[in-house]
Amino acid sequence: MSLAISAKGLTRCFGDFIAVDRLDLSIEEKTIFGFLGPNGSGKSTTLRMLTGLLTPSHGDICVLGLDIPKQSEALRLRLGYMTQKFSLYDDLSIEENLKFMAQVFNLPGREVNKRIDAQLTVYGLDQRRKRMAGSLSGGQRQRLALAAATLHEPELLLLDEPTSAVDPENRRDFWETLFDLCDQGATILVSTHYMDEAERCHNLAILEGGIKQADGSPKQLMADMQATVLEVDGTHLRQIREVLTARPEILSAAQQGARLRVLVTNALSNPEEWLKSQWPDAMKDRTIERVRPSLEDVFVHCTGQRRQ
Ligand SMILES: Nc1ncnc2c1ncn2[C@@H]1O[C@H](COP(=O)(O)OP(=O)(O)OP(=O)(O)O)[C@@H](O)[C@H]1O
Repeated sequence: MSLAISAKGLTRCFGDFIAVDRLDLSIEEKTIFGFLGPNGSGKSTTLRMLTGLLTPSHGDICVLGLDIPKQSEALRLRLGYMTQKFSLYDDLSIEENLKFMAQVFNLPGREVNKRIDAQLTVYGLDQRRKRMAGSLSGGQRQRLALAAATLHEPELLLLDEPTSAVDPENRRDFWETLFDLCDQGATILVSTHYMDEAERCHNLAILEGGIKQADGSPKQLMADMQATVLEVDGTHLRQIREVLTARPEILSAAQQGARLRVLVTNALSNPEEWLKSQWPDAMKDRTIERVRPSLEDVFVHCTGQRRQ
């Protein structure tokens, strides 16, 4: 196993506030690794430290064999970075934006047009090459941003919540492109707060309050969850939820259509019977079924969020 990124004890403080707290990371090359976490959990701050743009308060970072931030200049041309904000020029056309990026990445003159044409085709922008970037839809802007970030064929792509402004169809297409890039040999690190996106990653880390709460493959995280998931059917589920969540043994309860999804601590050996014995009237005539955990259950469990 070769690592594209490894970090040890990575920490970043802003004054007294610890935005990222002693984070260890091992990211295998040619895989898609996800950072899953709520707003403010430290995802962007971590990505910025890995690019070398932000200096850590403590810790060691090695990216593509380089010591970061010391060797960030050598990393710059091997890295593609897409930030949350659209970082291209609204008053330049699609083609002009890519030409500008070609200069930033020092692409040799004879290759520039060929490379831009190839990107315009891959990202479905060739018919619109003269359009101003400022007039593009959310999906088109995002495709242009990815075309720009990959123009120089980087070995590593860091994507900070790249799909927050696009519709589900464009998100799906975007992920297909990420898998193509990964198949071609790129390592991709992507931050998201969408569960379905996190589930597509080979491995992921769940962050909250700047601390890594868990990491592993989605499958492994679901298998390792230290809680049982039950589904309870019937009526008046909102009232039942209120009663259940008052007890510490119930980690969370969330209504999903005609069912209540309940996370119960693993400390109980027979949680179905326990529910029936604690609330004999409320549980009468209801089906209580044990189901497989989802990544959302893992997330709720790890981050201690009581989802409603
Ligand atoms: N330059 C800064 N000065 C002070 N605090 C900062 C700075 N940058 C980030 N923070 C704080 O650090 C915490 C983590 O922010 P960060 O942007 O890394 O989170 P995030 O997980 O990427 O969230 P989001 O999805 O909202 O971008 C937040 O509380 C944020 O306010």
